[in-house]
Amino acid sequence: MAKINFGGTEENVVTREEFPLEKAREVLKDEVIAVIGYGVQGPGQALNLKDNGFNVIVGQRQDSKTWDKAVADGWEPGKTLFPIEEALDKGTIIQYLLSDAGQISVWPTVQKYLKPGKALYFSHGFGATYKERTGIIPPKDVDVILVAPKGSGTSLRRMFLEGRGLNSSYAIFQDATGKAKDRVVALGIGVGSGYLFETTFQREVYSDLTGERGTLMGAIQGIFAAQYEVLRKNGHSPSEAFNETVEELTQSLMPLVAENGMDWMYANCSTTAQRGALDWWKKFRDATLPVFSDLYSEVAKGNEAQRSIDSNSQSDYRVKLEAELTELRESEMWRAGAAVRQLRPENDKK
Ligand SMILES: NC(=O)C1=CN([C@@H]2O[C@H](COP(=O)(O)OP(=O)(O)OC[C@H]3O[C@@H](n4cnc5c(N)ncnc54)[C@H](O)[C@@H]3O)[C@@H](O)[C@H]2O)C=CC1
Ligand SMILES: CC(=O)[C@](C)(O)C(=O)O
Ligand SMILES: [Mg+2]
Ligand SMILES: [Mg+2]
Repeated sequence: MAKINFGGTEENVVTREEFPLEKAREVLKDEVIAVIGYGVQGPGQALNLKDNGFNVIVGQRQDSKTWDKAVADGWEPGKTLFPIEEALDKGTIIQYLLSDAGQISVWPTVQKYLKPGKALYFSHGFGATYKERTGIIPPKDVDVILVAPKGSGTSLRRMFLEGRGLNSSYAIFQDATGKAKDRVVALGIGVGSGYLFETTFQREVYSDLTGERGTLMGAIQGIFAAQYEVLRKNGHSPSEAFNETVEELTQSLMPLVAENGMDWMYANCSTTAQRGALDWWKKFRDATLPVFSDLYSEVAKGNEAQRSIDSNSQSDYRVKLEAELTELRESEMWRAGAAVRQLRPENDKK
């Protein structure tokens, strides 16, 4: 464990330096890691583990598009790719990476294969935290652990291939074998994390649901839509409104924030921009703070979890989600965005 000072608060974290890949391989050398589900996190984690030299198999519904995707990614039916029940049987570590709603419906099957000493691994605190709503109550004699990569499985894989790492949180819900800590940290390193920070299942799910509904996905789209609308209402062209709302942010300014922080991005803009940004950011904070407080409380009460269970458990949830995504894609702002992306010089020939 390394003690790192994060803005004045010391936290224990695990880095790849103190827990190198060789140590992770040693810890997990006798384990069969069964990755159940091959949606977004499944491929990222399974492929990274495989490339890092772990013994990993994939469990996925047969006759599904994602089974075909797993085959295309190099998983071999009968050798490293199995129907879900077979993989559950073979695995000593069950990485439960079905969608959170899918985890509820397949849970009775999973339970049958949780023999004493196995480990049940999640990438979200959802199922175990909201157990009254999900029915996911693991038996006492298995380890229950979590590694939650803080980003899309697509990024987890891409960053791994670039020699980078996506940070993850880790948590232990239940240590039945005395090996839970070593197992979870080794898996966190194995899936290609940057550094690992400690959390609990409940803190992971509360912060994650807040983040994705908030600044990461929900709030960002809301702020984009509001500014775009004001610019358009005042006679600005779609090209101008999109560039001034989204393109400049993703292409120019956020990479500067990522590299060296907000003040540095500000310092690389005009003094005119800096004056205005320093004056206006607090107004935006004050305007949105009540919304964020409401959001956190809805998450903590379990209402957000229930809403997602109810909608994502319906048999036609994919069709309905796709219809809502299409509406977003076909809004003027994002159609303008498609045209702008096409005009990026690097996309010239595509
Ligand atoms: N998408 C992401 O990048 C992230 C996901 N997570 C967590 O990781 C876990 C997996 O999430 P995703 O990869 O997004 O899942 P997903 O929505 O892509 O679904 C994964 C797989 O579940 C299967 N599935 C769904 N319902 C099923 C059912 N009833 N029976 C059998 N198979 C079923 C699908 O065929 C798919 O292959 C979740 O707990 C999620 O919260 C955590 C961090 C980021
Ligand atoms: C990518 C991620 O970590 C999210 C947004 O929390 C999720 O996909 O659930
Ligand atoms: Mg997340
Ligand atoms: Mg999430």
